Amino acid sequence: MSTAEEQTKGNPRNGFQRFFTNTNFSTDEVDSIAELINCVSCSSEDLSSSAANFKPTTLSWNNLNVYSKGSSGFTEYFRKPKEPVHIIKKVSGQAKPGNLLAILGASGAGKTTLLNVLTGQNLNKLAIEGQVFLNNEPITIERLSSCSSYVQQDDLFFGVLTVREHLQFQLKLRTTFSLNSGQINKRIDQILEKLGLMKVAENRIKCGSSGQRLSGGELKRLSIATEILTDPAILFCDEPTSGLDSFMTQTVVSVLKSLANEQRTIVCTIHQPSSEIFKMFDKIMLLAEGRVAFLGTADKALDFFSQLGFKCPSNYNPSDFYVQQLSIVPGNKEQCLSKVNMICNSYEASDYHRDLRSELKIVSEATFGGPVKYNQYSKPVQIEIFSQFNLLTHRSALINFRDPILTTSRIANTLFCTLLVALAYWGQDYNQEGIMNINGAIFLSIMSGNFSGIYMIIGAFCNEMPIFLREHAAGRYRVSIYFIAKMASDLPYFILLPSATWSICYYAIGLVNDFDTFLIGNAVSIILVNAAAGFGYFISSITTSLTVGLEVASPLISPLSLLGGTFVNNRTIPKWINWLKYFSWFHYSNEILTVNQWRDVTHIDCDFEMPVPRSIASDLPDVSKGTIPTGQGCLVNGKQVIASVGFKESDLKFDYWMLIFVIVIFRVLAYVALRCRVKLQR
Ligand SMILES: Nc1ncnc2c1ncn2[C@@H]1O[C@H](COP(=O)(O)OP(=O)(O)OP(=O)(O)O)[C@@H](O)[C@H]1O
Repeated sequence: MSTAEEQTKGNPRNGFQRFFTNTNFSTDEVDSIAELINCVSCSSEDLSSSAANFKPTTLSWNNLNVYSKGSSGFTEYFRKPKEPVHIIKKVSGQAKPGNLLAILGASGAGKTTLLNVLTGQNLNKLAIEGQVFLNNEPITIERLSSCSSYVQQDDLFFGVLTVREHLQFQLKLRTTFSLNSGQINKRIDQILEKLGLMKVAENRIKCGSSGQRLSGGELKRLSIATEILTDPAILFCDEPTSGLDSFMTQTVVSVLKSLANEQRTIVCTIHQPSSEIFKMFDKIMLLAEGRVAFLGTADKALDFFSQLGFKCPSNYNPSDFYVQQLSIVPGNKEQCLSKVNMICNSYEASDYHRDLRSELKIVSEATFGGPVKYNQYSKPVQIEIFSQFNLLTHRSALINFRDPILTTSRIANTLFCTLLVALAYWGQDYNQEGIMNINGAIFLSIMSGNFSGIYMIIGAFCNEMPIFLREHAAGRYRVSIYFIAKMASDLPYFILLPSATWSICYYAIGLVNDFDTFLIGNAVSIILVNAAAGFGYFISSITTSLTVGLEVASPLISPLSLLGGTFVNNRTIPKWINWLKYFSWFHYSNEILTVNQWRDVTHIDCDFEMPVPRSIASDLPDVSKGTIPTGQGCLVNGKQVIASVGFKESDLKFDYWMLIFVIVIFRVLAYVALRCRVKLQR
């Protein structure tokens, strides 16, 4: 009986196996079913009990070859075709339950690429050959995600959540059965206790305003806590100690070691571990130029290198020694490459490799084998979509509410702009000066609503994009549900804020005193800000960072606002740019609000002499001494005002439809862009 089988014997999951072996299922099918239901269907009692509830799992990989894909498709017409790079070369290995396996090597040796292949992440630019097995079963994304978790290098969190809230969200998102709050908190307490995070459980992860935040080591332990919430049998960690001091590094590796001692399989890549840390690894895998230079225990590595004539001095850090031996030193490339090849060839001819190959042979002969197939399998098991929606909306709403940039500044910005408009245009009279002022006030309120809508979305959405991409890559939820939840949690702001703005401005400026006019203006303000928000979603979805988002948005908004009907009179827009106004939601909302304001105004005072430019004065019959006399040449009713700015009442229906269209189209485009992004990243 293999070690893994022995360890499995005492495991509660064996109940499933006994059940299935009493039916007509084959042993392999039973194993595979047990694996699939490994963490997905373990009962709520299992998960909240302190005992580990996973089936110990051996991860094996055989003859892996990984190539970068050469340039293809559209780009190849413009660029010189790139030759595929052979990144990982015939790499085989095994990680067993109870072992902490560290993958070491110089920069560029292929550590991250190997980890990506084993975790099924970021594979879109790679072509993979070879086999990967989980307990003698060829790997699939479903099987892998049901029994493993991946602690990535960057610790990405929503800083305004507390440690407990973050873990509660992640646990609910990852368990398909329902847990009551007592069970959730019990499970979280166990994990916090295990990782020494109990004292920061109620702290916010990072709170900008108070300066409170978790330390680097606590953040890394929180990342590990997040990934072991559902008791995975395999834990992958990419550079778990990068950026940490030696004490923090020791703490984090001790945590990994204790997880391995619970019969988990731990695989990590690591840079320059100290001698103390190095001793904690059960096995090391040395990579050089995409090949395996050694796989086995640290003691055996010393023997192996000594036999080749590379003896590690006793006062030397062994990991530094190996990395040095396997590095390609600039200026001495040929010699270093031949040394690396000699070491890798010697390893391939050694008993260490022969033993590994015979174990892998048993694995591959026991199964139907085949190349690594990540993409053709369905997605990992997820919780049902309504629960996804509830959780994501709740988290987003909490973040919106707590984040001072999202709430305080949203409200303060809106209030400031509103007060500015209200005070600057206070109590307008219906005379010739008032026409210009009222039209200006309407357009200014449109502009401020737009900018706050667009920049608030870009600011928030771009910042949370990396978290979304990571959570989606791990198969936690659907893009559509995430996006709908995001919009739903933003919606209250995009109803209340424009509504408040319009109400204040309406009464302060003294717009037409009619309830219908007020309501229509209010509705249009809300629609307008939502159209602008749609544009913000779209820009955030196509750009890679907040800075790029802001850089892209500004030049696109300028021409659209220019054609809104206030900066350039609608009747005098040059033909070559006139078509652009059909994309301008500024134009549609300005036309509706202007018509809404003026159409029922029957009298506008005209009590001054209107100056006329000298160039046209001689052509006008009523001009005397350069002016049109009082009461003539004025706009005397609302319909004339509407006509003077080039708007038409008959266009209103079209304007409403176009505003709705803008709201929908930018959201659809944003959704498509998000889907493309997650596809590209896969
Ligand atoms: N998609 C790709 N296309 C071309 N070359 C690639 C691609 N991905 C990785 N490489 C190359 O493969 C080699 C291994 O990269 P990898 O990131 O796996 O190394 P690493 O050992 O993790 O390095 P580091 O420790 O510096 O992170 C590098 O030379 C890298 O430039």
